[in-house]
This record gives sequence, C-alpha cells and structure tokens, in this order.
Amino acid sequence: MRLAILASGRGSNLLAILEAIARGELDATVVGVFSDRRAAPALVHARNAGIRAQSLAPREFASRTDFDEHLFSLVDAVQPDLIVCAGYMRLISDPAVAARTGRMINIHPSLLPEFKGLRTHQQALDAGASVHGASVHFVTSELDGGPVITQVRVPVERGDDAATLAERVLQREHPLLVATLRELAGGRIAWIDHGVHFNGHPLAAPLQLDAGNRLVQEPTA
Ligand SMILES: Nc1nc2c(c(=O)[nH]1)N[C@@H](CN(C=O)c1ccc(C(=O)N[C@@H](CCC(=O)O)C(=O)O)cc1)CN2
Ligand SMILES: NCC(=O)N[C@@H]1O[C@H](COP(=O)([O-])[O-])[C@@H](O)[C@H]1O
Repeated sequence: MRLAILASGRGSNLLAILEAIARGELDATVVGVFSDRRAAPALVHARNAGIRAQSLAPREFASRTDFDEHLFSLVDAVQPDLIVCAGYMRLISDPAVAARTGRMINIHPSLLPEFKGLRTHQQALDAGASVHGASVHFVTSELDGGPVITQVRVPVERGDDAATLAERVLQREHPLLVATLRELAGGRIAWIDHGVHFNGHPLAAPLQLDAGNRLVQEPTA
C-alpha cells in the first residue's frame, strides 16, 4: 500500500509507521510526506529516510481551497493508495475531501465523537473524563466527524495535566495507527457504500486496540 502522510509537527506517528515497515510489520511504502509548515520535524524524518518531503505555506495562497488544490496536487503526484493525516493541523476544504473520500484517514487524540477539534486532552480534563484515548477515522467534510475505524482507550490518572495525558495517549496512538494501517493494507478494513466495512460486513462499532496491540471487536448491544 502506497502511503502519503500529511503532518504539521514532530512526526512521531510517521516514525512509528516507518519503524513498523522496517521491522516487516506493515506491508506499505511511504511515498511522500507533505506539510503546511516548512519547519515541521516530520519533513526532516522523511528526508532522512530518503522520502519525498514537500511543504507549502498557507499564507502564500488566496484561500484555503487554493492552498489545498496546490498541496493535494503534490500529494496526487506520488499516486498514494491512502492519505494519512498524522498530526496535520489544518481543516481540509470540501473539494479536496470530496475528491478523496474513502482514501484519507486521520488519527485524532480523543475517543470520538467526544472532544473533536483541538486541545482535546484539556477538553477531557475539563470534562472530568476518567478515560481518554485516540481514534482513527475516515476524513469527511465534517471536522473529526467521519466514520471511526479504530480506537484505543487510555486512563486519565490523578494529577494529570494536558501534557502528561497527551504523552500517555501518544504512546498508544502509534500501535493504533500501525494496526489500523495493517488492516487497511490487507483489505480487511475498507470504505464501502460510504462506510467502514470489516471482513466484508459493515462495522457496527470501532475496533478496539487491546493491551497486546491486537484489534478486537467488542460485542455491541
Ligand atoms: N475536512 C477535514 N479536515 C481535517 C479533518 C477532518 O476530519 N475533516 N481532521 C483534521 C485533524 N484535526 C484533528 O484531528 C484537526 C486539524 C485542524 C484543526 C483546526 O482547527 N485547524 C485550524 C488551524 C489550527 C492551527 O493552525 O493551530 C484551521 O485549519 O484553521 C482542528 C482539528 C485534519 N483536517
Ligand atoms: N487534530 C489533529 C491532532 O491533534 N493530531 C494529533 O497531533 C499529534 C501528532 O503527533 P506527531 O506529529 O508526533 O505524530 C498526535 O497526538 C495526533 O493525534
């Protein structure tokens, strides 16, 4: 599976993907890394791995749609099978999403539909949540509203602040994203009829990552 990664920041999820590929645990190839921030460390990780790494500055474009048109022309040029938003911090415009629905996923640091948007860890703390986590979902026009594929639960611990909680969640995001990509690469998870299918059947609830980093289906009521 040819993967194009969109990232705005440090790129730890990108590194997790590259390390899984290097260990032979993920049958995929990262064919390009793209960013809205020229200084994104994720671009450095890509270049160090010999992978095409390109960025565009949103301020140089007249509109969000114009920026997306140019950025996704760079993405399309590497002919990805799947586009992975891994810490990509821009809302993607409707035309760009519509042209790629079912071929673009995002990893989001909350148990969607809880806590969409930004500052999710502080949102969880402010809400008094005892359990937080991360979700991988298909990208749709609705920000963080697309069908959820997989999730991992992470406990909120006494004395947590946003930073300590974010770090605990991030450590579970990496195996979640890799496990999800493994199922997508293997064709066991697919976008069919505008929804998530698993093993040929509509997925009634997100698959959950267990302590052994296996994706399991929990019984639905
Ligand atoms: N159309 C969609 N675009 C994106 C989605 C999506 O589901 N649909 N997921 C996001 C990722 N994301 C959270 O997981 C997210 C990204 C960006 C923002 C946001 O408010 N960005 C602001 C700028 C914020 C900044 O620069 O610090 C903006 O774009 O104006 C919220 C959530 C990827 N895109
Ligand atoms: N709204 C998107 C969002 O907040 N994504 C989050 O950004 C971090 C990226 O880390 P990374 O750059 O080290 O992979 C991750 O925690 C990811 O869930």
